[in-house]
Amino acid sequence: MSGRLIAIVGPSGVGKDSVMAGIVAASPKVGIVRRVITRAAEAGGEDFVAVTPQRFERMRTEGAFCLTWAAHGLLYGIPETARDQVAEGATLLVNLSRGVLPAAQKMFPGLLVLQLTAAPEVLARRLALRGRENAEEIKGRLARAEFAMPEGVAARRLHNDGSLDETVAQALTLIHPESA
Ligand SMILES: Nc1ncnc2c1ncn2[C@@H]1O[C@H](COP(=O)(O)OP(=O)(O)O)[C@@H](O)[C@H]1O
Ligand SMILES: O=P(O)(O)OC[C@H]1O[C@H](OP(=O)(O)OP(=O)(O)O)[C@H](O)[C@@H]1O
Repeated sequence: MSGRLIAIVGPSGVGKDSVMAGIVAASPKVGIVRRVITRAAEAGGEDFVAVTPQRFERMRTEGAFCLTWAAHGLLYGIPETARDQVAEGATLLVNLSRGVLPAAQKMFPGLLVLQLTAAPEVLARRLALRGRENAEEIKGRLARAEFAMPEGVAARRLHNDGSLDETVAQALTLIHPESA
């Protein structure tokens, strides 16, 4: 039985990692794809595999990734094993760049895209509170917030300006329509 990949997308600080954690807390059978990132291991936040740019390129050459992209001065890779897990029936959440959605749609038939949105001032406040990036990095992330969704991607929009619990509840309804 084939499973499903659920992509969570949206600007930095909108709440992607928080919403994914909320979904998994309510639906323990749903997993989260652990991304490979050229970010310092001690950066905190999401659970990810920290690699050097050299290691990343070697992994890419060896075919370790099914999707890769560059953003915020970092390289990101989705392990090829995610494809195997979905093919074997797993339901997985993944934090993706909006830019790779067309490729992801081709690679993962039945991909569900949840697009989180929030007002710019809310993003700025949350990034400052999160404290993972410095002021310069936050400026760069906010400048990328309006990145357009690629043509031909059908996404379900969820506003995460209000309570996180409310957004997670809406996401669960979209993921499990039968239990709504
Ligand atoms: N609905 C919400 N209300 C208040 N704070 C939130 C909400 N959603 C997320 N946050 C907070 O905003 C910050 C950014 O959230 P995060 O999940 O890291 O976003 P992203 O992964 O999209 O960058 C975190 O400190 C998180 O706790
Ligand atoms: O192409 P975009 O849709 O603008 O996305 C660019 C990158 O921004 C996010 O990064 P990351 O999760 O590292 O940062 P965040 O937690 O601050 O969103 C997202 O996961 C992508 O990797």
